[in-house]
Amino acid sequence: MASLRFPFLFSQPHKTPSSASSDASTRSFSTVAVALASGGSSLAAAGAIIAITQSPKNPFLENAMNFLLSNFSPNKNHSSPLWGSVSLADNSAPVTESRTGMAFPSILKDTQRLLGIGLRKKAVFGLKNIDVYAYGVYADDVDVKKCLAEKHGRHSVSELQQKEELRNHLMENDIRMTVRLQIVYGRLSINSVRSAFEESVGSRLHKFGGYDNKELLQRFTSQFKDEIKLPRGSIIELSRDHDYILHTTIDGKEVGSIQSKLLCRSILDLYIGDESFDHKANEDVESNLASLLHK
Ligand SMILES: CCCCCCCCCCCC(=O)O
Repeated sequence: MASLRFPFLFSQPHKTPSSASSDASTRSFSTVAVALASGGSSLAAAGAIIAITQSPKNPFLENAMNFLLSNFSPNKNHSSPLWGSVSLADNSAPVTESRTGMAFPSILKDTQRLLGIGLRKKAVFGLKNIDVYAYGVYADDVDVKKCLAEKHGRHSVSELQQKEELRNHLMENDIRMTVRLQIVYGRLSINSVRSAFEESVGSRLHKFGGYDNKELLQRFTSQFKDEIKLPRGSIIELSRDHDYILHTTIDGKEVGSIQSKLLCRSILDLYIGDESFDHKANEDVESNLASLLHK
């Protein structure tokens, strides 16, 4: 059963809520508590839904909703949060990307911890924005502490949470990391993946390398061979190992590895750089890194 102690937080608001909104959430939560006390679990869940709809960004209510759904729903085997962007329930419960329903393990490769989740959207023919994939950003606990604690460890958690510098150091240093892409769009062709990477990684190679990196880009994109199929739910992992080796894995099978600090930096920039695909992932990573450094 999911615990209510949350060591990691996802997308908590930076500002302290005003007293008016705190009052509103206290009132809303009482609705849930009363319903629960009267023994009606579906009534409680309904109350929580109404309360959250009225204060959709309130993390307290989100946690309450997840608690109710995981403890009082007919299927008590839910292991992941079901509502909104919430914190990790404990060190092993998966975390769900709320807009797509994609669940991410909270630990990868035994030592890499989930720090943030984002969503990659893309406009098709300049019109409709489609959800292409959800992504999770992971970093190795020990490497993070070793590389970042000396410089940032003396700052308090609240000071650190404002620091985008922390995120930049994560990308720059020799810290093992993984970006896990979980495909949402069911009609993705490998051609479109190759050309999207050409465009997005190409622009970052240019930004950080400042010279023509066609050969490096070609080595990376050629890993995505024509015969690869990517139905909804497929998983692409881009993992930076020590000495800046980038391993690319599709559905658990390694399709190539390339040693390049520039390539690793460029890939990470897509997901947690200043102009990342989803700024929510940046915020998650900043606040969870800050907590990790103070554990
Ligand atoms: C019709 C949808 C086309 C979208 C293709 C994106 C495929 C994934 C590419 C990964 C790199 C990126 O997100 O830029």
